Amino acid sequence: MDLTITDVRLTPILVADPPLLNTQGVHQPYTPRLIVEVVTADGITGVGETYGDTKYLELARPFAEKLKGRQVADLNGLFAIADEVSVDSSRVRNQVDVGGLRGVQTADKLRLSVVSGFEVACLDALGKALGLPVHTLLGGKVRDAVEYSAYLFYKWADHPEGVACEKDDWGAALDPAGVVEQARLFKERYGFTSFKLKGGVFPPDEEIAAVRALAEAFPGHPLRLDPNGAWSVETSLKVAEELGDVLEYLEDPALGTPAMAEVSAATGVPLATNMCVTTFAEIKEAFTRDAVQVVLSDHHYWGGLRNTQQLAAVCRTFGVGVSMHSNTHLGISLAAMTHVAATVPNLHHACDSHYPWQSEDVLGARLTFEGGKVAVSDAPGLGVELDRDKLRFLHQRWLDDDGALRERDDAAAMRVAEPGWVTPAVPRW
Ligand SMILES: O=C([O-])C(=O)C[C@H](O)[C@@H](O)C(=O)[O-]
Ligand SMILES: [Mg+2]
Repeated sequence: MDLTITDVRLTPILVADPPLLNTQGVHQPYTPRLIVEVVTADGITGVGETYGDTKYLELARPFAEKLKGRQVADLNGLFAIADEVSVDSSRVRNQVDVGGLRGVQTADKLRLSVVSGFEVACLDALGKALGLPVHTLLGGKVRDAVEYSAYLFYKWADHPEGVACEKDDWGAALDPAGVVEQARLFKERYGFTSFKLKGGVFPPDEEIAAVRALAEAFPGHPLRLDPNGAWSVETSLKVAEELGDVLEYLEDPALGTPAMAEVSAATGVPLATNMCVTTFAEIKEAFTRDAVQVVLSDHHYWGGLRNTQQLAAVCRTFGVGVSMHSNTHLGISLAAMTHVAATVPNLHHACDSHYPWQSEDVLGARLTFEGGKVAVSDAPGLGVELDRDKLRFLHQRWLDDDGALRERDDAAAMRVAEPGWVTPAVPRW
């Protein structure tokens, strides 16, 4: 068996995304992703997926060159290669990731976001070569299915008029009744039993009313609200007080570890984050100040599946919960998330996934949710098949784009509907 990497293919794509609202603005009609393929001397291809904005592509290209001739099993070597790729200082000067939705932007985090796509592709190829599923390569599954939560968003029925887009059949959700209706559809279509509402869009009282409506419609089901740091400490505490009896956790109510620590000290409602702890360097302060009770990992920017396991181990050590964050992603990433989640013993909260919002994919057969869960595949590698026609189609869309959609920018997408829109100052409420 020759596990030497002889070829690496990088395919940037644009995938359809519905008009989902968040505190920064609205999702673009198409969003960038990067599909990674590594090919071994024996002709085995492994696939991976990660963020696809230019700042990632410009690191992925030199990284891919350095990979050729190396062994697909040399996963630790990926981090050493990443350190050799230089990051333009303009990418990280006073920068936050996606306006802060994904926390800080550091050179290391950018590199890790690229490493993760390659790590998953290498694990897929290695698994296929050895006839073993990725979860076995990660030490073995401790569960046969991974639970996900319904990721509810306030949304418009359509993207603004005149904007090229794909239609979706979810309808609008702009008030409590709309949110409950969307939750019903999620339950009906996928069987989800826990619900997360993306908040920070409307004044807190409206979002409190929406969560109350969810609690009435789905009594006893775990609920979460995530305003992406849009609230002051005072507002966060008011929401915690009003929704404490129905929330599983409150996600990033206020921005930054000091504010989260203040909220945490004054409420019994657990706080989760994918904003103030998104790198290993941020763990010490947040954990010693008891600022968060649940860390939402994202294997893309934490540096892959094995780093996610390491994060889970650190969380376990400190008695902090762990679960998974999600951005717009396709089936390769859902498969990767499912494999690693299957190996984490201390995963006690349903993971987030945007996948139901993605009508397009690069896989031949989409992954499915049964009763809100994705079955853990025992097929070699990730257990997914790339569909080259679909990949070509989505890549062509990326090629045809004039560059406007190649960077995720929710505020710019909002300006199409509201020309004066600027990202609101924080705290917004
Ligand atoms: O849990 C989160 O904060 C996210 O998933 C961040 C995302 O960027 C979300 O806000 C979105 O897609 O609008
Ligand atoms: Mg969040």
